Amino acid sequence: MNPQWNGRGVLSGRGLVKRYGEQYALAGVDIDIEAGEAVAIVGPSGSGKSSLLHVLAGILRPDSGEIHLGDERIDQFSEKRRSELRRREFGFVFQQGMLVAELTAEENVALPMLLGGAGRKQALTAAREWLARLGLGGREGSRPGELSGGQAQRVAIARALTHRPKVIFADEPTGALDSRTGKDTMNALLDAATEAGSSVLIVTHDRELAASLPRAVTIRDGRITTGVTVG
Ligand SMILES: Nc1ncnc2c1ncn2[C@@H]1O[C@H](COP(=O)(O)OP(=O)(O)OP(=O)(O)O)[C@@H](O)[C@H]1O
Repeated sequence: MNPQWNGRGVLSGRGLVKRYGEQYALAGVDIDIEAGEAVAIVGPSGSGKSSLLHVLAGILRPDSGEIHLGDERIDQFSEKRRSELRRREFGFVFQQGMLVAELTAEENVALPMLLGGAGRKQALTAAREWLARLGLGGREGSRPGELSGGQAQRVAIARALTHRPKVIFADEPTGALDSRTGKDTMNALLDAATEAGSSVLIVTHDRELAASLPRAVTIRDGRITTGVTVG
């Protein structure tokens, strides 16, 4: 085992391989995400960015390699345990907020806490606090269809953060927004993650956005080619 393994990162992957038939989506990736750190994953289309995010988040199981969350090796968890882990320890933000259209903003944000067993009052109070932090005080009762794209994405960010996850996984979180709204939304995500003490892993095509983060990792043909500190 790698001597640097223990305590290296809050989330660590070693030798990660993911294949689709003959196609290697990940061809042996090592990565460490430190506690509270924000990391961009960049690279051309089809290079393996989403596969890496999905494997690290326990959505996809790697064909080989290891994933550790703190002291726990999570890649060998059963489907049920991985699903619990995702709900308890991780938060997710996708390109489209994937909010529940029939629920209000605060109900959407409270949902993961309710599913995790929190009481309704506690969950709604936390939801309102996070919405206010994200500049959406007063919009608690709005349904997703009544919000702008940027506002809806802030609701999705609040939803990902309410339970103060160890790691937020964001797949092209600003991809559907214009560049100004995208920048504001990204800053809101980073500020809120800092507030929650969460690490953030952001998959993006946007090089400018990646360069604004403390660390950007480039992936090509399923391999990490650079992991330089850019700021
Ligand atoms: N479900 C799947 N079935 C077959 N091949 C897949 C599947 N998912 C991904 N791949 C292949 O694995 C490789 C990596 O895909 P991945 O989606 O991880 O790349 P990406 O960098 O996120 O791409 P993009 O930026 O276009 O979203 C690609 O060659 C892709 O065609």
